[in-house]
Amino acid sequence: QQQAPAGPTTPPAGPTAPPAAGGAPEAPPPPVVIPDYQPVTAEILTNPADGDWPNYRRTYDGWGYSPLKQITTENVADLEPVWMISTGSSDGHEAPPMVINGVMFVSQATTTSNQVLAIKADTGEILWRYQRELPPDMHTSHPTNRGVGFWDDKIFFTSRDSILVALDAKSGAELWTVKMEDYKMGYYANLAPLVIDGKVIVGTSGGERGIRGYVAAFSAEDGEELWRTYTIPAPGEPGSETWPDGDEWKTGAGSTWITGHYDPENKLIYWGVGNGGPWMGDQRPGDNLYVTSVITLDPETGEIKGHFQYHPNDSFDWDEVAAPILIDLPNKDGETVPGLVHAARNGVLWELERKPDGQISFVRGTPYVKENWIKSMDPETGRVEYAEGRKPGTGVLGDFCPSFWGGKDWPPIAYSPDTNYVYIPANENLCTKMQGGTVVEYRPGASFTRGTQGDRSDLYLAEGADHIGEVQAWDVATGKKVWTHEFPNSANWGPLMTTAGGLVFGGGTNDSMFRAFDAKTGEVVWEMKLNSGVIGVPTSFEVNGKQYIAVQAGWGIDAASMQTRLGASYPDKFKPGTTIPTGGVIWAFALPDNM
Ligand SMILES: O=C(O)c1cc(C(=O)O)c2c(n1)C(=O)C(=O)c1cc(C(=O)O)[nH]c1-2
Ligand SMILES: [Ca+2]
Repeated sequence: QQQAPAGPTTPPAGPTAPPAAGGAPEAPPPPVVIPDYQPVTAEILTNPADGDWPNYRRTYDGWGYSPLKQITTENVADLEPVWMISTGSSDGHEAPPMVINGVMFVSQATTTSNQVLAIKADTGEILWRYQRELPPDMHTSHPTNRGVGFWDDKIFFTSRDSILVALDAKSGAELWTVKMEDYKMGYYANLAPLVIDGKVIVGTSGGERGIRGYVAAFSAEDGEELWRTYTIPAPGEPGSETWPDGDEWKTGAGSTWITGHYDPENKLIYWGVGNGGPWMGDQRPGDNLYVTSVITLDPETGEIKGHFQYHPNDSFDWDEVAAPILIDLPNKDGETVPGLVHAARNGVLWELERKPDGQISFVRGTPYVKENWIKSMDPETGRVEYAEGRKPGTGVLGDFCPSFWGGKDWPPIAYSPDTNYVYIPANENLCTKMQGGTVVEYRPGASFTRGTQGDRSDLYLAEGADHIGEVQAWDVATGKKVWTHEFPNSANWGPLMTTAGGLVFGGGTNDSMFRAFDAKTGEVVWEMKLNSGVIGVPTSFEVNGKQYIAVQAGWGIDAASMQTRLGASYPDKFKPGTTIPTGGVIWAFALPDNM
């Protein structure tokens, strides 16, 4: 029923007001400014055009790979900015600039609001801006947004107050909203939805607030809830035997705050699950499925078809929310099989085999950063036994590496089919001394982590360490690391992207640099200092035959917290957190026209 006006090119003045409540006259709908928007189909999401970026990692398999190759190792030195837009937000910018048919959609959040921008991807002209205020009593944990999802002529994003929002792609008009969960109970949301065949599939944050994690699917059409699968089984459900005590499962956490990946051939979703709640594992005996696991889900029903737990009875805040990427890899006998690869927060690079029925089996686990917590790993099952003195507990000190922020936190790894390498943004040499305080009492919506009095969580550098941040490349054929680029004075919180031009792009360091690496050798072949540290997911797209690289710069969230702690503890090596500029800018780069 939307009518395309005669072709307005200017955005509506000011932010779009949410629909008026309480009998006030309704604001007129925003004008259609993208009349020729290309509706997004299952085909587009499954086999995106080379120049589009319609899923969180571009393709369902999670590779973060662009097949564009105008920008190469040979010419990338000439890469230059073509446009920049200030987002108006000063919190962490983590979302990929996603592109459909020449239009970019990119999201941000602050402690008080969220927004989505539609932008003409080649010029940087803002076509529409949607803003949604948050309730004033909303807590401020992790104020970020990680991107949008697409279906037909709609855009979907998760508002931090646990509301799923559908927008008209052509105008930014709000079409429907649905309450995913109650933010007052500690649930919040910031992930990009996974869209499969008209279903908008989301997860939740809240692992530090005593939630019970879930993955849920809503109809793209009207927001109707189609299924909801909890990551913590209720008594009697499969896996409930790993929660032998009373009511602990009700507040066991297992959040799901990063978008899952999808195998369209076997119709199976792979979703990562976060830490246990409260943090100290001895307050919830048992392995605690499906905390710190990957689960396989049926997109039709949400049924759990398989799982692999990376470490039992988590006691480290090692969310394993990053979904494993789907690639072929050699099994134990050297035969090539469909696999899953996950660079875990627990410091292990996991290689798993995925079966057509959803079952997941262990192939191998190789530490990719210094670790001291593994006493043994079962060669058949991959089950890990904890080394003495490493696992923290209630009144029990655990001294462990990698740190509670992990060998890698949420920033996604990337894969290039051209090199057959997996690229990891790693934090080497960091460790934690952690002790739980008193038993934590559950209060709805409140922090539910270590307890107070006698609790402790120190971040420290391993003895003899000369750096933290790294970009690593691992050869899938051999299971060996082939190159490492080290950052002597910074951690690395930079999501990675690979391209067919033989490049790996990423930022993540405290010097606000955005870099391109030679995918084969690890040599830095281009770098540029942006306005702020880059923790955004980079993307690449094409308009009128020209390849662009895009990324949001905007330092914040846990990258900033880690930097602040390192700067305070090691002032000779790491600068004070306050010296790193903040404020969000979307950047687009391309080669000069005369190239
Ligand atoms: O357990 C959770 O629900 C949860 C949520 C989030 C989040 O929503 O961003 C983070 C974490 N945990 C977390 O442990 C963590 O280290 C972290 C880092 C970041 C970030 O955006 O930099 N978010 C989160
Ligand atoms: Ca967590």
